[in-house]
Amino acid sequence: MKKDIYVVGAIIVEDGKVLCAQRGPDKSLPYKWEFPGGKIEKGELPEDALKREIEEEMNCKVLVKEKVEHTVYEYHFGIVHLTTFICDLIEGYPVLTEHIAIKWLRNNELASLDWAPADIPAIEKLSKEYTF
Ligand SMILES: Nc1nc2c([nH]c(=O)n2[C@H]2C[C@H](O)[C@@H](COP(=O)(O)OP(=O)(O)OP(=O)(O)O)O2)c(=O)[nH]1
Repeated sequence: MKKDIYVVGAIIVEDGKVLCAQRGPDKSLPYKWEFPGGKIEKGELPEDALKREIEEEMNCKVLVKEKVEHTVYEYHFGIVHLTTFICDLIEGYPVLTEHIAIKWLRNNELASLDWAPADIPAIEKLSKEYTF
């Protein structure tokens, strides 16, 4: 049985652009693009996990707003249950710590990156249904 991994991702929108982050070479899914975030801890609400992860990883604070997409994707290392939320920056500005690159893209540019497979449904939804 593969392990279930519950993950939250932040779609941080600022000035009509979305923050995209690139995973490093030594991680699972090397060099793939993702939304900053991480694993939900036991007993934690998804929104609280997301605020915590963004503070740890990007050194800034976000307001978690509406849910965009929930995807279940089976990787070789486990089954990722990814939930993404629109977020506003409320304190500080995202900085590179764990990722090797970040980009701010308009939603019609998002599909140009090589995203982690679990993120594709969210990317499609953002491109089709959202205007920032
Ligand atoms: N943070 C984040 N993780 C994602 C996204 N899409 C996606 O498939 N994932 C996967 C990558 C990881 O396997 C898992 C998130 O765990 P994590 O953020 O703690 O990743 P990590 O590399 O530090 O952990 P690990 O896999 O090395 O144990 O979910 C996404 O958009 N954001």
